[in-house]
Amino acid sequence: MESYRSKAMELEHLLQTLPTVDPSNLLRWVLLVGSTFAGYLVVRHKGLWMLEIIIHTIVSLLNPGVLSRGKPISGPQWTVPNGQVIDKLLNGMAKSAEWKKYGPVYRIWAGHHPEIVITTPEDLKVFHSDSDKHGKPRFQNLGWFVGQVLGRCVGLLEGEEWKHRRTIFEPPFRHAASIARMDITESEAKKFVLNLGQLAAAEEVADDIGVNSSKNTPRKFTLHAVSAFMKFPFYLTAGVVYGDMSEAEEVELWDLAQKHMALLPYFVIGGPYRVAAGKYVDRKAFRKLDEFVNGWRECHERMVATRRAKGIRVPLVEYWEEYEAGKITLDELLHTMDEMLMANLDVTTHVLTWCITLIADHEDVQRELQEEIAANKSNLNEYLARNDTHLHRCFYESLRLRPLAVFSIGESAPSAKNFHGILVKPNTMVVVDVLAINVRNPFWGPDSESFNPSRFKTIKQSDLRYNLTVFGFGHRKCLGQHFGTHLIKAVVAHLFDQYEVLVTDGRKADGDYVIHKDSWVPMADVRVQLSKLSKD
Ligand code: HEM
Repeated sequence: MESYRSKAMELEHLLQTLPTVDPSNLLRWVLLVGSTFAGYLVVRHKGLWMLEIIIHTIVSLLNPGVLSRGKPISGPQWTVPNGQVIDKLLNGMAKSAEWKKYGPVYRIWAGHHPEIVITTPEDLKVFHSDSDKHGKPRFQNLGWFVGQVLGRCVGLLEGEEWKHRRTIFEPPFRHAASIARMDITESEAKKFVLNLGQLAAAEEVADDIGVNSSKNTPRKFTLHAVSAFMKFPFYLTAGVVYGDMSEAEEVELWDLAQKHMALLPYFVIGGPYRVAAGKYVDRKAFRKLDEFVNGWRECHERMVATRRAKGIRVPLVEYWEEYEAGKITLDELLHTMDEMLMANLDVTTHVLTWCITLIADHEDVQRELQEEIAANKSNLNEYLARNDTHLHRCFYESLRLRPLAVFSIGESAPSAKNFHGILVKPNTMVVVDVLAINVRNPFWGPDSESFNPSRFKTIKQSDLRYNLTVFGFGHRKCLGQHFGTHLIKAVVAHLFDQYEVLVTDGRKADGDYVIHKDSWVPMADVRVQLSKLSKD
């Protein structure tokens, strides 16, 4: 692994850094070539850690991300293979705690790109004073491989292009559209929860201790939360854009989801995966990429054709017409579908399973929720749409404590930003430490780490603006926020209406939860026990 890592690093350095240097700047060239050669000699004789120091020095000289007339910035040293990308994306919780020693504003690296981390509501406000003009760095500073799958998705576009594409993709997810779909969302959630017993049977009902005499459904069973709840948000979201799907389409979509998951490691490793020429280094990985990209395109071509043949107009067909009319590109269409479904698969599973886990682990919260649901059974759709309920507060509290990304998706401002005296250069990527805002922030008081949904009862919405981040900031809010909220609350409501839920497995010695290993978001790797509530 070490030799692979250094190989990846060297390649990244040579292939990626060189072409971006301005050839007119002789000093930079001399520095780069000299340091690269010195790096080669040192790595042969002194090992990796010296090489990291050298790379750190080079990238800091090439682009420190801050202006020299402001205060100096600190931060972790550049590390092999890709700066802090792996730590930031896959180990965010631990790194957020570790890196706070660098102060309220610090710098990390994504390949050779500097990224500035801000941690306070004050700096968040400064950064978002011109959020309508913010840009998104190309491919989120992750490189070419990611770009082939998501590079042109609406979430990574900027300026007028972003505004235009957003108006095309947004209609089925607007608030009114999501409310209009509430009947479907609610009834599908109900059906899904009623089938959980069958799912458990398929997953080996290890501790089934009773059988419902009328339907032969286990009254008590355990489930692996991530595996059990993953498909529901996936297929429900797919239904919004594709309409009714055949069984074969569902199978194909799930198969593509597995292929997409297998690409994840290459999104973050860097090195050869940052450039198209990387295919000469790892042909197998690039073949996997081609297989997914082609499969994804063909699957959409087929779905459009079958719907058109039946005369069915679903959002996919409308998006396709925009593509045929030349208003969007095929990549923009397919990458945005990927963002909504594939990249989002882990996101919605994360949100749903944390909400269930945290409610299950707080008996009083669970009891209050069950009482509230029982009192609203006759007007469930209206109840799910409200945001002044205990259910909604549970949802928000779980998003507060367990954000899907500890370090937010980065943005850049067109002007220099002054964060605590540190002057960040225009167009430099800024990311927010979401845990610093949502949890460590003094705004949340001494019990900020506890799961206490009732805290939202007394907080004014306007006070949350820079003290809580759940669906993004400023102008770049989540496109699926209304629908996502409704679908999560619908499953949670039906689950706790039917079952007493208990977390039985997935805790570490320190009481915290085990985190799922195969995902790019920190999902709880827990098992939950569901015991049917007896209803008279
Ligand atoms: C309930 C769970 C969800 C949460 C917590 C969530 C959260 C987020 C966050 C934090 C962002 C980043 C905003 C930024 O750029 O700063 C985002 C963007 C986005 N989300 Fe979601 N999301 C959820 C569900 C969904 C669903 C169900 C969809 C399906 C349509 C979706 C589609 C998108 C898209 C397309 C973007 C990019 C928006 C843009 O930049 O215009 N999300 N989401």
